[in-house]
Amino acid sequence: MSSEEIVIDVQGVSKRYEIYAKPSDRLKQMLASGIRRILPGDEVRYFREFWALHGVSLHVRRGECVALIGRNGSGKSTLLQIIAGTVSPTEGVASVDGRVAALLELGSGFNPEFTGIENVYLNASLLGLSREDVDARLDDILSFADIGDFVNQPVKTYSSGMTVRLAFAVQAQIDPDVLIVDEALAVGDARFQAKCFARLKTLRERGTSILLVTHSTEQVVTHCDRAVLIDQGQKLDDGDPRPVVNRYLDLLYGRQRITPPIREGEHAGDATVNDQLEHFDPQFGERHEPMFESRPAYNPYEHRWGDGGAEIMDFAVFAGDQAFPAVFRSGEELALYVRYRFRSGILRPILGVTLKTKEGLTVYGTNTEMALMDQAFPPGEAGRSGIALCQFRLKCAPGDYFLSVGIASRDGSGEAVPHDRRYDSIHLCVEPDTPFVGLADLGARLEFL
Ligand SMILES: Nc1ncnc2c1ncn2[C@@H]1O[C@H](COP(=O)(O)OP(=O)(O)OP(=O)(O)O)[C@@H](O)[C@H]1O
Repeated sequence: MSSEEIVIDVQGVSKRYEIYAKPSDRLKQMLASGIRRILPGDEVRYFREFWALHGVSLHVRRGECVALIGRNGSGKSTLLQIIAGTVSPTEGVASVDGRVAALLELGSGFNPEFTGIENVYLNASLLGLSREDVDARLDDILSFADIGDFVNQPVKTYSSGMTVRLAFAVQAQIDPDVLIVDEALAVGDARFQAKCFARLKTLRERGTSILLVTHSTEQVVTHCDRAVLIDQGQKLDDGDPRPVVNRYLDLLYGRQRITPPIREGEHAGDATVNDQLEHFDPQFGERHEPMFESRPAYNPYEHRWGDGGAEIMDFAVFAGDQAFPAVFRSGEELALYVRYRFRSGILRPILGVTLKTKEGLTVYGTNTEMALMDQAFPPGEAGRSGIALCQFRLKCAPGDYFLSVGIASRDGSGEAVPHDRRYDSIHLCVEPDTPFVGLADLGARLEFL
């Protein structure tokens, strides 16, 4: 078999569902269709059509790991089900070469009344394995699932995590030619996920092709050779994971990313801070209109408030000389430029920046009052504008983060007065560099003395 051999071949697949407003409409439709077969006449419809997929084509080669990504309801599961053969397409064809193992829904193929071990035999026989084959692999399957004595209990007593452990163990230990996983790994804990990805790597090395649905952009860039973006039932993109993930994030956060071309003769890291801005937008400091909302990485779901005494007008984020990179590498230096303007006189303005996880946990926050800045934030005069530059290393774990930026001051009693706070207004995606566990890279050094 050549490594270029196509094992999943999807050609022009569409799927139409019939949506009935009420159950009685389904019955009426059946009767009307029956009558029409005997007495041909005009077609009467008691349903509305919904096309979950429109003309999707996709190829997966032997040993490839491909991620299917897309927003909720975009058609990913429908496509996986068609490839796995559990749903038939309305139009087009999907063919798979070899033995297919699929983790489509929690405990698929499991009988809740049977014990874990009984289900292993049942599941494996559905996948074409003989009893002897299963006997030979049972220890590996049980040790991979690692759910102890629960294997002798009925599956209906399992937690969702235990069910997926056992289901994955069966599917992954039978050496399938094609393995299809629909978000199942999201249910397992982090250690189990890591074990699953290690197993997926071994399977790929042996030639198994993997098609994976996940909402984790880190899993896509870390483990997949390719990503396919599905939106509203259509294939929008197919290729190298990073740009496809970037396009997916654009869809999620509603903005197009623009990466300015690098000037000839320049290399990342050569640029001075002013070159960065000059390069990105020569008028960054001179514009009078707010540009914040038009920038890539802007999060339209930001939370903004303040009395309007100052305004945060614009921002730009850089890694080296790359503006608004699709993803930052963990540990990479980030430069954040913020253009602001005072609308009224503010004696001692305070500029603050906070980095939070997508769950809202603060990773780091500082402001011009807390930090010993090289330069003080000059007093705000009405009409004056300026640019602040904040640089720091993103020594945090892979994942999605949000930056908040704000300008405040203190009133006579020391209370903070927010002038313009833009919480969670900038979205950053961080991908792994040196592996570690946890939220922050503390840069441990390990020595043997
Ligand atoms: N049996 C069905 N009958 C009618 N509509 C369906 C059926 N199954 C799926 N759909 C619809 O088809 C669309 C695509 O669903 P699908 O489950 O494939 O999306 P998805 O990308 O996997 O979403 P998610 O990320 O939320 O799991 C959705 O709008 C869904 O409501």
